[in-house]
Amino acid sequence: MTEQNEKQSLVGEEYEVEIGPVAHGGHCIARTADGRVLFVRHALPGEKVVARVTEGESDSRFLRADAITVLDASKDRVPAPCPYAGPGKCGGCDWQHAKPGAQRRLKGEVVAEQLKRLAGLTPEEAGWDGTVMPAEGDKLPAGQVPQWRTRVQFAIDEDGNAGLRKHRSHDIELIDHCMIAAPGVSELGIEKQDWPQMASVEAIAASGSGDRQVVLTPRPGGRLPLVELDKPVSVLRVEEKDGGVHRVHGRPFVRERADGRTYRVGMGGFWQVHPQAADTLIKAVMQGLMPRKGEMALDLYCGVGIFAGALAERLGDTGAVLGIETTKRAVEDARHNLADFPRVRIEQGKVEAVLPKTGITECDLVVLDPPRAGAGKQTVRHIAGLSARRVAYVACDPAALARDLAYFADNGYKVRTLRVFDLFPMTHHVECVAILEPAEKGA
Ligand SMILES: C[S@@+](CC[C@H](N)C(=O)[O-])C[C@H]1O[C@@H](n2cnc3c(N)ncnc32)[C@H](O)[C@@H]1O
Repeated sequence: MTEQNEKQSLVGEEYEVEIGPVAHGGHCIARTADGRVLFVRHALPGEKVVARVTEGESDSRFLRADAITVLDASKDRVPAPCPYAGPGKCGGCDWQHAKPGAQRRLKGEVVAEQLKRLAGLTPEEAGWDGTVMPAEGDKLPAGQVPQWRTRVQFAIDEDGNAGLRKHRSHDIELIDHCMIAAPGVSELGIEKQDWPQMASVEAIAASGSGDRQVVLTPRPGGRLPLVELDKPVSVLRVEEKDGGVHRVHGRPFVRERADGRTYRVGMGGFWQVHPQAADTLIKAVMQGLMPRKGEMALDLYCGVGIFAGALAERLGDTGAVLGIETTKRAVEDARHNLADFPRVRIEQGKVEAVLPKTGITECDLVVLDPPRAGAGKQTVRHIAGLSARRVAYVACDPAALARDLAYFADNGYKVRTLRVFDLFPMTHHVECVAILEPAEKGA
């Protein structure tokens, strides 16, 4: 018998287990009687469930599983309001089965665990009271599902039907409505139409302006459909060869609002998905940095320029802001959006390559808002070398944040405050804003 034959798939095996703590990624940890670790979705800490294996082999110490039967339910459990949520169904929402308060508590536990394990920090040491706050002004009557997704990427099956991807799968859960989609997205009715020859259709409903956009990605060789939408909507197409985005009709951008300004976001550029996210984060960053007139600031990974704009507003005519962003289109948008600030400059390129070449050796304030991977050791070292009096780190991945906070500590910066926001209700995702300052003030 070959080694390969000895290894068997455990998919479909069932284990009765007690559910332990929540882990980074939205699943909970459980242990089987034979000493394996299960990462269980659709469960809550303290429950007893039957978990069915979804990934893993006979020689794996770690297996993925779904709770298919709840034997002893947590008091935090509710029936999932969405008919497409549950084992083997849509992969979009992890925690439809948890009360909103419990979702935030679980997110807080994950942040606390990552801080401890990767940065050696307790919540007190990070200046965090342990709470996870909803987005600014996000007040919902109990029992209602928040309709927060202003951008939804629908996957299209071979027959042209729209749905959402299943968890860790290319398979599609066909849907006729996404409960967490913003009203402007639902109004486009993407799920109700046929999309022959398309691979995916993204629907965007800008929250500040009412602009609507549909981004079509055809299958290889697929022709564009006639888009029949009874709303004024711009349509973009993603090029098969190079992933470039082209205008089909309407404006090649949507207009968003943040901190009282209008921002143009073109051709698939980054914008926070929750309608209150940009304002929530700007407020937390500005409260943490307390910019003063005449200061010099950096906005790293600046996208279309929201923090650069908010800083420029507060630093006045004698202040200056340098933004760095890798995506050419976002750089064009940032330059357009901030054209009324003569002392704002936006450089195009990767932060790790551009920042060392700027010749900047000192600045007063830094905002960094990197993608999920975080900034990394070299970039953190470079930022710490600029002797900023405060640094604001905006993070969508608490593990990457904690790793980078440890690098900041190695380079003489300590966390002064941490705030944690639930900008992605019903999912395990969470957003953090850490404010750092030199460990020895004046050093
Ligand atoms: C989380 S978004 C933040 C954008 C902006 N701060 C906002 O909130 O709208 C991260 C941005 O970093 C850009 N990016 C990713 N890797 C980068 C890198 N190595 N250097 C510079 N920008 C990068 C992405 O294109 C994206 O616009």
